[in-house]
Amino acid sequence: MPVGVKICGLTEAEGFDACVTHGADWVGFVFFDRSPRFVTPEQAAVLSRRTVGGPERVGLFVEPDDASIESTLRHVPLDILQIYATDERARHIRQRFGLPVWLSRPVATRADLPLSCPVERILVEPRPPNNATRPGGNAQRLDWSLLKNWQPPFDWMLAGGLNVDTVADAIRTTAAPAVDVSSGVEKAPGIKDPEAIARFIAHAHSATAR
Ligand SMILES: O=C(O)c1ccccc1N[C@@H]1O[C@H](COP(=O)(O)O)[C@@H](O)[C@H]1O
Repeated sequence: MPVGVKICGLTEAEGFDACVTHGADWVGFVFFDRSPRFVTPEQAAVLSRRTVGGPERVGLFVEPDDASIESTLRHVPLDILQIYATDERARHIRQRFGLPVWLSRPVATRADLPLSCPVERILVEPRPPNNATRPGGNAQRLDWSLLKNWQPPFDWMLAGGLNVDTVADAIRTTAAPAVDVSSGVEKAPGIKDPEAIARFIAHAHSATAR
């Protein structure tokens, strides 16, 4: 089965269309206003309507309250909610909105690797730097060797500092079933590079996990 690919932080039509054309499995909209990739629900809806079907739409929320998710969903239909929150909040959100939830887990040491998944999928990401203004999307790479021989009995995805040149190696080293990228396929903060999106997806699909 080919590795799943999520392109996160779409803000404009060219990037969104490249994800559709080149077969991304998921596109992410960042509803966190301290990100250079922030979009309003209305902007996400306009992008999403550029195609029927295509990649599943993932909404990214950082410690959201129920009201903000609810008002976002009124504007843009989302297939998946990607959440930065506690396990308890993630379970609640899944129950409350009836959508699959992906939960971010910051990892700095092997002891940080989760043993179980309270929702549909865990996103394994590097722990953000102390001075970071956001919990992800920092182009910061995880030490992939921490994930060697880690074979969790739940769905997961590798994120953090991936790019066209590193994604195949990352998949071979970690056996990640899916990968997520934002900064690594941008030509400027918040603006995607369609050519990099095409190459990232091709390189991910060509990689054979260990
Ligand atoms: O992309 C953002 O700006 C962002 C903001 C807040 C939380 C998470 C964010 N991005 C997520 O982090 C991964 C990795 O990003 P990168 O490739 O290292 O830039 C990204 O795919 C998003 O899921």
